[in-house]
Amino acid sequence: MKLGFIGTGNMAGAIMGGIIKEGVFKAEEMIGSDIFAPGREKAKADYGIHVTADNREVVEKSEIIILSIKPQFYADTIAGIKDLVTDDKIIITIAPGKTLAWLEEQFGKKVKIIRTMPNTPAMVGEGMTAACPNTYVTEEELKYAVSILSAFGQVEVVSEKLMDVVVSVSGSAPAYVFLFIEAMADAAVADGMPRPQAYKFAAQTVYGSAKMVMETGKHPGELKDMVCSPAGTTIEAVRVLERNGFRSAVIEAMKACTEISKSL
Ligand SMILES: NC(=O)C1=CN([C@@H]2O[C@H](COP(=O)(O)OP(=O)(O)OC[C@H]3O[C@@H](n4cnc5c(N)ncnc54)[C@H](O)[C@@H]3O)[C@@H](O)[C@H]2O)C=CC1
Ligand SMILES: O=C(O)[C@@H]1CCC=N1
Repeated sequence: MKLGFIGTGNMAGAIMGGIIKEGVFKAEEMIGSDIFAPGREKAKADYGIHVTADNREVVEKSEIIILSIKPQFYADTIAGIKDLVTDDKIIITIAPGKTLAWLEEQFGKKVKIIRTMPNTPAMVGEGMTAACPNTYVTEEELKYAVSILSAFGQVEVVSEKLMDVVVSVSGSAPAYVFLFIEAMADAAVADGMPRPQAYKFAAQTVYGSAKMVMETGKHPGELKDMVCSPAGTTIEAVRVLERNGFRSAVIEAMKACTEISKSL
């Protein structure tokens, strides 16, 4: 197997979906284990990968193993597989807060580890992933891993000290964007638009605005100013958002997110 997953929940599913959609690996080249039978059966039904209840089987059979379980289960799970992790395998972690130093200590031997933080837009090939290798990973191996991660979105290799910030600015961030889209749609519904149409208008607007930031290279403030006609509708909306502490709410929420990541 090329790729193994320990834990076949939401994030693993998003990665499997992106990898299959982009044709990086075939479903037959992937295997996943999950202690929860309906969880692994869902992965099999949705993506057609091999599944097992045995984490050790995944490690034995895979070149690269993604630890896609909650951070709280990392220590016990690593203890249960570490004797099978030989130095030709690469471990990819996706848990917030679990540092390379901590991970190396859990394995207690020379193991190639790439600490990453992906996000669920991976499912549609638009993920944002940060990656940070330990010293045992060669340049070539990092390139290979990045090429796999790139299949489902953008990847940046970052210094480990930025990994907690990455959690708040991309790992967890789809949740706040979805809240924003939902709130925009609720307002449109309140003003008479049918709900499915409201989601389309709100989501396409967020998508298009993000694309403008990415493609024009202009400062977001300048792009905002381009929408605000003098004495117009938009500046009124901006005034009310600012009065309600919109920016501050986002900043405070993200700082809280970063702190939790550090504490894990
Ligand atoms: N959901 C997201 O948007 C993102 C999640 N992550 C990280 O991905 C990891 C997984 O998160 P989710 O997919 O959201 O959680 P999840 O709860 O959807 O999936 C975790 C899966 O692991 C299984 N599991 C638990 N203990 C196990 C064990 N000992 N052996 C095998 N399987 C076991 C569970 O049954 C479950 O299916 C976490 O570390 C999370 O922080 C990272 C970035 C984004
Ligand atoms: O909520 C969480 O803890 C995970 C990490 C990033 C996104 N979801």
